[in-house]
Amino acid sequence: MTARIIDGKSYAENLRTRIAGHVARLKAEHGITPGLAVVIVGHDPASEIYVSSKAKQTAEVGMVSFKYELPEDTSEAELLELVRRLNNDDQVHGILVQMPVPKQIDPVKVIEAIAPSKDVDCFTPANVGKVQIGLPGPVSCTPLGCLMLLRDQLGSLAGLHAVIVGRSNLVGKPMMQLLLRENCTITVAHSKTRDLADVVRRADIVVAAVGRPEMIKGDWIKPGATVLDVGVNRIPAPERGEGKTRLVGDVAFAEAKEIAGAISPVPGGVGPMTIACLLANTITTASLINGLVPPSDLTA
Ligand SMILES: NC(=O)C1=CN([C@@H]2O[C@H](COP(=O)(O)OP(=O)(O)OC[C@H]3O[C@@H](n4cnc5c(N)ncnc54)[C@H](OP(=O)(O)O)[C@@H]3O)[C@@H](O)[C@H]2O)C=CC1
Ligand SMILES: Nc1nc(=O)c2c([nH]1)NC[C@@H]1CN(c3ccc(C(=O)N[C@@H](CCC(=O)O)C(=O)O)cc3)C=[N+]21
Repeated sequence: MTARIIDGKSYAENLRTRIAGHVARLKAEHGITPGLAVVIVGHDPASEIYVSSKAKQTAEVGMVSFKYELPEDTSEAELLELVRRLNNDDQVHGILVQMPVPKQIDPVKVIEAIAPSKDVDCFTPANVGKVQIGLPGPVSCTPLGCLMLLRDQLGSLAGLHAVIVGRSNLVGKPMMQLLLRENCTITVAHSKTRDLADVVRRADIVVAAVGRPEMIKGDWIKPGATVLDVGVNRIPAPERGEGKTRLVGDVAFAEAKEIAGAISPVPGGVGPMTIACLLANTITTASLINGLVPPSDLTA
């Protein structure tokens, strides 16, 4: 039997409708218009697509979008100065600095400069700590989106064995925290993991966040497992014409969908959820900055 396809694109559309409702309420009842500032340094073409769809979706839900495109040779001091200005701007409730930044800039300094109250990526130590002990605040966007999709597919996750492949601060580690909170049993695999195929075969839930095209094969998947593919890899697609490319995930989708119970595609799976969760986090920070309780349907 072939797997159910997890339609992150339509789940994200639905989530944005709910977000628009919360924006309207914040405006009408409290006079607050949530504002999101996105900063991109340099000209990574993939990041540029991602940044413009964020700006468009931010406006569509009724929030204000501030976009800063800085040249590739921007100094660390200039970027830190912009972040400080955004920290002090009352119209801005969320700040996202697109990673990676060019090599003359230390990403740790950038993260440390962002006011935790406006840290919609959940990169700062204060917010990472809050997630760990279950306090309200922004939650890493991609793991939050994955959690929403998993709850929608499976209901309770209690007792399920989740294997997370990848241990980045952006995806793998916060995913581990959220799934632990859901009472999953967790295995986190990485580049030093031995017998990765056998580890993945034990998973009721697989979250693939590696960045290697179609590395996770169909026969690594336990029959009926739920598979979330976070990887976004651009590979050559000569069948589409010379110089053309296409996007694939970290999971060999065609094989895995014959074995999994449910699987998210790339594109149209986890990616759209990441952007919707960024907007959800902006509602959360705008609420907390103004002393309001954030909506419970937008967080972990
Ligand atoms: N859809 C979305 O919304 C998003 C997609 N992404 C995509 O997800 C992917 C992962 O992103 P990110 O977490 O930032 O990536 P990183 O490069 O920061 O981390 C990759 C992780 O994969 C592990 N890894 C690398 N090679 C192997 C291997 N052969 N076997 C097992 N583990 C391995 C690394 O292990 P080690 O720690 O040992 O080096 C590391 O922990 C990328 O394709 C990225 O583009 C990222 C964010 C959002
Ligand atoms: N500070 C910071 N925060 C991030 O969250 C962050 C970042 N930097 N740097 C880069 C990664 C990557 N990332 C993606 C988000 C959405 C899609 C997405 O929407 N993808 C579409 C396809 C888009 C396309 O066609 O190119 C999809 O999967 O359907 C992809 C990748 C967020 N990241």
